[in-house]
Amino acid sequence: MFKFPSIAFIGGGNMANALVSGLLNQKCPSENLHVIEVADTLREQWSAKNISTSSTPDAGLTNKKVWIFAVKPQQMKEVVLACKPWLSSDTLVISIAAGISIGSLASWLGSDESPYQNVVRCMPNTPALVGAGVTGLAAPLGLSLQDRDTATNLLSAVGQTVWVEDDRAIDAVTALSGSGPAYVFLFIEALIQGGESLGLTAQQSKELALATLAGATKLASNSSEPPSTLRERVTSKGGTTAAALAVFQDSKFVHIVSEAMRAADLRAAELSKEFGA
Ligand SMILES: NC(=O)C1=CN([C@@H]2O[C@H](COP(=O)(O)OP(=O)(O)OC[C@H]3O[C@@H](n4cnc5c(N)ncnc54)[C@H](OP(=O)(O)O)[C@@H]3O)[C@@H](O)[C@H]2O)C=CC1
Ligand SMILES: O=C(O)[C@@H]1CCC=N1
Repeated sequence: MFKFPSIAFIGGGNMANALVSGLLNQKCPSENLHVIEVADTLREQWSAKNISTSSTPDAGLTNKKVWIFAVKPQQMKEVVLACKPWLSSDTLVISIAAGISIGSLASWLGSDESPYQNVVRCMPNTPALVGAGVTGLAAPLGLSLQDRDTATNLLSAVGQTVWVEDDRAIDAVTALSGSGPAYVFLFIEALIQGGESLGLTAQQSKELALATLAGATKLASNSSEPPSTLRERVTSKGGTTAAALAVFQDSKFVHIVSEAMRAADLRAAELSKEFGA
């Protein structure tokens, strides 16, 4: 069985909250966890959950085997450099920051000549809060198998994990599953509004919309057939679905989704340039 290491979270906001909830659900002892967070109100919330917390890194944290950086990309360099004195040469560093490359992390934690190797860059998503997240992970070639397994086990506490080759692939993961929940929520909002405009109540619309998404997702997951076949099966000739899909097609729905993802991917690359090494 996986033995949970001692972990320091740097940044105790939304995503740290999701990850810690998942770890606790998987029976990670709360004594193994520590959260460094600047905001007083958030630190109070962590204390209320029996998680030790502090506002800055200090010598008391040198025994933490894994450090998970969960601050905004804009804050990463400063925060990583502030934590560096307290890391050991074998500390596993995991970053969830959008756009911050493995190369940046490795050179901040080591040097340009001797980049730090025990780094995992990953991209979880907010359904982690309910144990239904998915996380893409990437690492330098020098990462040990043991550290790779540790990262997989930790992120598995909040959902599925998918290893990808490199930074560019993590930017693509960010554009798909990292930001993806927001696209889905927007679609849910649109379905609810559409239902209301056709005379359903808000409650009826919400129930129908959520059950439709959950049902269609389950069907697509359990089916050996591609989503396109499942779509065709809903679409009776000359029927209601065909009428609706024609509107989607006229409005270039697939193109819009693809362009939106391209914008997210591009933004990740910009963040890398703006806030990376
Ligand atoms: N939200 C999402 O869906 C996802 C986010 N991410 C990534 O996760 C990271 C965190 O995102 P999220 O949790 O949403 O952000 P939040 O803003 O909710 O959390 C970050 C927290 O870190 C605090 N902080 C800032 N500086 C420090 C510091 N020096 N030491 C300790 N704490 C500090 C922030 O305080 P303050 O606000 O006062 O600065 C804030 O409370 C980002 O890099 C994002 O790209 C990854 C996947 C999904
Ligand atoms: O919007 C963002 O930048 C972060 C990364 C993925 C989801 N939220």
